[in-house]
Amino acid sequence: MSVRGELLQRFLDAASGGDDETLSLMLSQSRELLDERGEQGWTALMLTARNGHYEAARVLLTSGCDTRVTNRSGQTARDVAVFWGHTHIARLLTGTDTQEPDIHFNREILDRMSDRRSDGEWLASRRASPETVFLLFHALSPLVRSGAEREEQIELCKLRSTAVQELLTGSRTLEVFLGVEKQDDGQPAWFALSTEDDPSQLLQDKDPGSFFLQEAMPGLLRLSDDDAGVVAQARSVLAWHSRYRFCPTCGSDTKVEEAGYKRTCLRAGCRSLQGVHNTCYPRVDPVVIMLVLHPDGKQCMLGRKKIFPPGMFSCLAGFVEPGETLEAAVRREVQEESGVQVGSVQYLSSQAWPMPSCLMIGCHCVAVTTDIKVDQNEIEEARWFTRQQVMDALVKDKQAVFVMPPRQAIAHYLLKHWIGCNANL
Ligand SMILES: NC(=O)C1=CN([C@@H]2O[C@H](COP(=O)(O)OP(=O)(O)OC[C@H]3O[C@@H](n4cnc5c(N)ncnc54)[C@H](OP(=O)(O)O)[C@@H]3O)[C@@H](O)[C@H]2O)C=CC1
Ligand SMILES: [Mg+2]
Ligand SMILES: [Mg+2]
Ligand SMILES: [Mg+2]
Ligand SMILES: [Zn+2]
Repeated sequence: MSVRGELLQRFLDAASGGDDETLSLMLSQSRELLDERGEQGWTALMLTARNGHYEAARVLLTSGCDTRVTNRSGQTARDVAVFWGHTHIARLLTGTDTQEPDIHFNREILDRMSDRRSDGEWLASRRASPETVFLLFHALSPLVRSGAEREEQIELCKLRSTAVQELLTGSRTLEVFLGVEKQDDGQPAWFALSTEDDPSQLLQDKDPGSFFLQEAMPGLLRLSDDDAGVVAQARSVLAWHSRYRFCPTCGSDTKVEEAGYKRTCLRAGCRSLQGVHNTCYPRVDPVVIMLVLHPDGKQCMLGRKKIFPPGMFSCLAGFVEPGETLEAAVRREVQEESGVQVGSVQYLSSQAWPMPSCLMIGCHCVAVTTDIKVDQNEIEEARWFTRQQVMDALVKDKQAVFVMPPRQAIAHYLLKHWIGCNANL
């Protein structure tokens, strides 16, 4: 085999084996390998699609390979992926697989392992393990300390079982099993403990530098993305417990089950014990949040609430009402808050928002009317802004006419997505 032939074979073998590092390295030296066919008429992309190597397929795609090339049977790489059942690669190759944005509160470092929630023996062994992490909450505030890396950052205090012994056995503590670490081979388990005891006493014992975070907003925005993801889960579940102590159907006492994921009514015969009983499980409130685009495509509408920091404008948002689709909720909330009529609605991405337990459903939508008449109860002011004005606000230019919502809010992402900016600003 010629040197060139050997090189191509190595490249195709790397694709077959999903060796994305070798692919990148070889492409940096000989880019022409990208769309070359081997003896069987297959390109590297087809081989990654055949064997289900997602990352390797991404490397080839981002290097600019041609997805239209066909093999001798007339199949594209996408056809190969569909045939072998690798639908995630087929989606990637159709271009519909946009990466989910890494928005604050969304990162999941834990595998929730819901199948273990009713396994008492397993939970007891995790509780006793010296590797296990316990997060402490009081009145829905996590125990934190100042961040090691940056001054404005705070981090969760990750306590060990020895530090929380009395709390674990105390009757005034509520425990929620959060999951096990995905990244660690030992897979340490994490629990959230909510205590009603006076925190001042507790703090002295546990960690002298620690404190319970005072305000959820903007306090929780100062957590790292890893910590914020865990808090989104823990705080939402604890908030549900704090509001649903009694059975919502009959008012009787309830008992906590499934490691903090269920409250069951203690009154025999209660309706909540039969059929679909969604009063027993933690609640999530869907909220639509939308960037309203002007019919000319060159402007977007943003509004400001009185409570916003000076100069800040953000996307309109509102709770989804019962019996309503997301699209209808977007149209209704925009109409209520700004008087503008909306046509098409496109879902983009979502964000967990644990104040107390919202799911922000982020959309872009297109207005069919442009006159603004704000609902003064909700919104102080709403205006159309040009792309350039959004860009200026994003880079905090001194000409900026408004202040962007913070990086941690999905509103920020919806704006960035509109101006086609992917940089981490
Ligand atoms: N992550 C992000 O980027 C953003 C997040 N948000 C979050 O989205 C949530 C909703 O946005 P918002 O504009 O306030 O919503 P709405 O526009 O629906 O207005 C909320 C008001 O409507 C009433 N209301 C109606 N239905 C409900 C319900 N199911 N639950 C609670 N209140 C209801 C309440 O009035 P009353 O108080 O008189 O009872 C409340 O003050 C907020 O909690 C906010 O924190 C908002 C914007 C940006
Ligand atoms: Mg509203
Ligand atoms: Mg609103
Ligand atoms: Mg509303
Ligand atoms: Zn009941």
